[in-house]
Amino acid sequence: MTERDESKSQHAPVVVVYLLRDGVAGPEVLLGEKRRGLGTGRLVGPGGKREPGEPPVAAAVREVREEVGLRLDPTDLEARGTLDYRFPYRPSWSQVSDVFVCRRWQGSPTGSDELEPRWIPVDAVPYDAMWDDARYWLPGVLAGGTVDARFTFAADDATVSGFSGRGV
Ligand SMILES: COc1nc(N)nc2c1ncn2[C@H]1C[C@H](O)[C@@H](COP(=O)(O)OP(=O)(O)OP(=O)(O)O)O1
Repeated sequence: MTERDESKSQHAPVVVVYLLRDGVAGPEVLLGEKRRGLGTGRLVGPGGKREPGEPPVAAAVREVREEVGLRLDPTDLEARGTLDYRFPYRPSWSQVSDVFVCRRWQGSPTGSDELEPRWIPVDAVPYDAMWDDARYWLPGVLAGGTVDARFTFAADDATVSGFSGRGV
Protein backbone atom coordinates (compact mmCIF):
# COMPACT_ATOMS: atom_id res chain seq x y z
CA MET A 1 0.00 0.00 0.00
CA THR A 2 1.37 3.43 -0.90
CA GLU A 3 1.95 5.94 1.89
CA ARG A 4 -0.95 8.33 2.44
CA ASP A 5 -0.24 11.56 0.63
CA GLU A 6 -1.42 14.62 2.57
CA SER A 7 -0.17 17.11 -0.01
CA LYS A 8 -2.58 18.68 -2.46
CA SER A 9 -2.26 16.56 -5.55
CA GLN A 10 -2.45 18.00 -9.04
CA HIS A 11 -5.93 17.12 -10.22
CA ALA A 12 -6.08 16.27 -13.92
CA PRO A 13 -9.05 17.96 -15.61
CA VAL A 14 -11.34 15.44 -17.32
CA VAL A 15 -14.85 15.40 -18.77
CA VAL A 16 -17.57 12.75 -18.92
CA VAL A 17 -20.70 12.79 -21.12
CA TYR A 18 -23.92 10.84 -20.56
CA LEU A 19 -25.90 10.50 -23.78
CA LEU A 20 -29.61 9.92 -23.16
CA ARG A 21 -32.38 8.67 -25.47
CA ASP A 22 -35.97 7.54 -25.15
CA GLY A 23 -35.89 3.76 -25.51
CA VAL A 24 -38.88 1.53 -26.23
CA ALA A 25 -39.29 0.78 -22.52
CA GLY A 26 -38.10 4.11 -21.12
CA PRO A 27 -35.02 6.34 -20.96
CA GLU A 28 -31.64 4.81 -21.81
CA VAL A 29 -28.07 6.01 -21.27
CA LEU A 30 -25.02 5.17 -23.39
CA LEU A 31 -22.32 3.53 -21.28
CA GLY A 32 -19.32 1.49 -22.25
CA GLU A 33 -16.80 -0.89 -20.79
CA LYS A 34 -13.45 0.85 -20.61
CA ARG A 35 -10.87 -1.10 -22.63
CA ARG A 36 -7.71 0.72 -21.49
CA GLY A 37 -6.37 3.35 -19.17
CA LEU A 38 -7.60 4.26 -15.73
CA GLY A 39 -10.69 2.26 -14.83
CA THR A 40 -10.19 -0.52 -17.40
CA GLY A 41 -13.11 -2.96 -17.19
CA ARG A 42 -15.44 -0.49 -15.53
CA LEU A 43 -18.63 0.78 -17.12
CA VAL A 44 -18.28 4.50 -17.81
CA GLY A 45 -19.68 7.29 -19.91
CA PRO A 46 -17.48 8.48 -22.79
CA GLY A 47 -14.98 11.08 -21.67
CA GLY A 48 -11.39 11.70 -20.83
CA LYS A 49 -8.58 14.12 -20.09
CA ARG A 50 -8.85 17.67 -21.40
CA GLU A 51 -5.91 18.76 -23.55
CA PRO A 52 -3.92 21.80 -22.37
CA GLY A 53 -6.09 24.90 -22.77
CA GLU A 54 -9.04 22.87 -24.06
CA PRO A 55 -12.42 24.07 -22.73
CA PRO A 56 -14.62 21.37 -21.13
CA VAL A 57 -17.26 21.53 -23.89
CA ALA A 58 -14.64 21.11 -26.63
CA ALA A 59 -13.13 18.14 -24.77
CA ALA A 60 -16.58 16.60 -24.40
CA VAL A 61 -17.28 16.89 -28.13
CA ARG A 62 -13.84 15.46 -29.00
CA GLU A 63 -13.94 12.57 -26.52
CA VAL A 64 -17.43 11.46 -27.62
CA ARG A 65 -16.30 11.50 -31.25
CA GLU A 66 -13.11 9.59 -30.46
CA GLU A 67 -14.59 7.04 -28.07
CA VAL A 68 -18.05 6.25 -29.49
CA GLY A 69 -18.01 7.84 -32.95
CA LEU A 70 -20.86 10.31 -32.39
CA ARG A 71 -20.81 13.93 -33.50
CA LEU A 72 -22.19 16.50 -31.05
CA ASP A 73 -23.12 20.13 -31.47
CA PRO A 74 -21.52 21.94 -28.50
CA THR A 75 -24.78 23.83 -27.93
CA ASP A 76 -26.58 20.53 -27.25
CA LEU A 77 -24.36 19.71 -24.28
CA GLU A 78 -26.08 20.25 -20.91
CA ALA A 79 -23.55 21.12 -18.20
CA ARG A 80 -24.59 19.17 -15.08
CA GLY A 81 -21.83 20.01 -12.65
CA THR A 82 -18.40 18.99 -11.42
CA LEU A 83 -16.82 16.15 -9.46
CA ASP A 84 -13.60 16.36 -7.50
CA TYR A 85 -12.07 12.87 -7.22
CA ARG A 86 -9.37 12.59 -4.58
CA PHE A 87 -7.07 9.58 -4.31
CA PRO A 88 -4.90 10.34 -1.24
CA TYR A 89 -3.09 7.03 -1.65
CA ARG A 90 -2.52 7.51 -5.39
CA PRO A 91 -2.46 11.27 -6.05
CA SER A 92 -1.78 10.86 -9.76
CA TRP A 93 -5.31 9.46 -10.12
CA SER A 94 -6.95 12.55 -8.59
CA GLN A 95 -9.10 14.35 -11.10
CA VAL A 96 -11.62 17.14 -11.48
CA SER A 97 -14.39 16.18 -13.86
CA ASP A 98 -16.96 18.26 -15.69
CA VAL A 99 -20.20 16.31 -16.18
CA PHE A 100 -22.43 16.70 -19.24
CA VAL A 101 -25.67 15.21 -20.50
CA CYS A 102 -26.61 15.26 -24.19
CA ARG A 103 -29.79 14.22 -25.98
CA ARG A 104 -28.91 15.05 -29.60
CA TRP A 105 -26.11 13.70 -31.80
CA GLN A 106 -25.33 12.59 -35.31
CA GLY A 107 -24.27 9.07 -36.22
CA SER A 108 -24.59 5.71 -34.48
CA PRO A 109 -22.50 4.57 -31.52
CA THR A 110 -19.42 2.60 -32.54
CA GLY A 111 -16.78 0.93 -30.41
CA SER A 112 -13.20 2.18 -30.15
CA ASP A 113 -9.98 0.99 -28.59
CA GLU A 114 -11.13 2.93 -25.49
CA LEU A 115 -14.76 1.96 -25.10
CA GLU A 116 -17.35 -0.60 -26.21
CA PRO A 117 -20.63 1.34 -25.92
CA ARG A 118 -24.16 0.04 -25.37
CA TRP A 119 -27.53 1.52 -24.50
CA ILE A 120 -28.63 0.69 -20.94
CA PRO A 121 -32.05 1.42 -19.38
CA VAL A 122 -31.60 4.24 -16.87
CA ASP A 123 -33.57 2.23 -14.30
CA ALA A 124 -31.24 -0.74 -14.76
CA VAL A 125 -27.78 0.87 -14.69
CA PRO A 126 -25.42 -1.69 -13.07
CA TYR A 127 -23.79 0.67 -10.56
CA ASP A 128 -21.73 -2.21 -9.18
CA ALA A 129 -19.91 -2.29 -12.53
CA MET A 130 -19.08 1.43 -12.39
CA TRP A 131 -16.72 3.54 -10.31
CA ASP A 132 -17.94 3.40 -6.69
CA ASP A 133 -18.94 7.09 -6.66
CA ALA A 134 -21.46 6.67 -9.50
CA ARG A 135 -24.19 5.31 -7.24
CA TYR A 136 -24.12 8.48 -5.13
CA TRP A 137 -24.68 11.09 -7.84
CA LEU A 138 -25.39 9.61 -11.30
CA PRO A 139 -29.04 8.68 -10.65
CA GLY A 140 -29.80 12.31 -9.81
CA VAL A 141 -27.99 13.64 -12.88
CA LEU A 142 -29.75 11.14 -15.17
CA ALA A 143 -33.06 12.27 -13.65
CA GLY A 144 -32.32 15.88 -14.61
CA GLY A 145 -30.31 17.12 -11.65
CA THR A 146 -26.86 18.61 -11.15
CA VAL A 147 -23.93 17.70 -8.94
CA ASP A 148 -21.05 19.57 -7.34
CA ALA A 149 -19.29 17.13 -5.06
CA ARG A 150 -16.00 15.78 -3.80
CA PHE A 151 -15.27 12.09 -3.41
CA THR A 152 -12.33 10.68 -1.49
CA PHE A 153 -11.20 7.16 -2.21
CA ALA A 154 -9.82 4.68 0.31
CA ALA A 155 -6.45 2.95 0.27
CA ASP A 156 -7.77 0.41 -2.24
CA ASP A 157 -8.13 3.31 -4.74
CA ALA A 158 -11.58 1.94 -5.57
CA THR A 159 -13.94 2.39 -2.60
CA VAL A 160 -15.39 5.77 -1.67
CA SER A 161 -14.26 6.58 1.88
CA GLY A 162 -15.98 9.96 2.08
CA PHE A 163 -17.90 12.53 0.10
CA SER A 164 -19.38 16.00 0.42
CA GLY A 165 -21.22 18.52 -1.68
CA ARG A 166 -24.48 18.96 -3.50
CA GLY A 167 -26.39 16.39 -5.55
CA VAL A 168 -25.13 13.34 -3.66
C1 LIG B 1 -18.85 7.57 -12.01
O1 LIG B 1 -18.00 7.78 -13.09
C2 LIG B 1 -16.69 7.97 -12.85
N1 LIG B 1 -16.19 8.04 -11.59
C3 LIG B 1 -14.87 8.22 -11.42
N2 LIG B 1 -14.38 8.25 -10.15
N3 LIG B 1 -13.98 8.38 -12.43
C4 LIG B 1 -14.51 8.33 -13.66
C5 LIG B 1 -15.84 8.12 -13.94
N4 LIG B 1 -16.03 8.09 -15.29
C6 LIG B 1 -14.82 8.31 -15.83
N5 LIG B 1 -13.92 8.44 -14.85
C7 LIG B 1 -12.51 8.74 -14.98
C8 LIG B 1 -11.65 7.56 -15.17
C9 LIG B 1 -10.57 8.07 -16.08
O2 LIG B 1 -9.45 8.43 -15.42
C10 LIG B 1 -11.14 9.30 -16.67
C11 LIG B 1 -11.28 9.11 -18.11
O3 LIG B 1 -10.09 9.53 -18.57
P1 LIG B 1 -9.16 8.54 -19.41
O4 LIG B 1 -8.10 8.01 -18.54
O5 LIG B 1 -10.01 7.56 -20.14
O6 LIG B 1 -8.60 9.62 -20.33
P2 LIG B 1 -8.53 9.51 -21.85
O7 LIG B 1 -7.94 10.81 -22.31
O8 LIG B 1 -9.83 9.09 -22.49
O9 LIG B 1 -7.56 8.28 -21.98
P3 LIG B 1 -6.16 8.22 -22.59
O10 LIG B 1 -5.33 9.14 -21.74
O11 LIG B 1 -5.76 6.79 -22.51
O12 LIG B 1 -6.34 8.73 -24.02
O13 LIG B 1 -12.35 9.58 -16.11
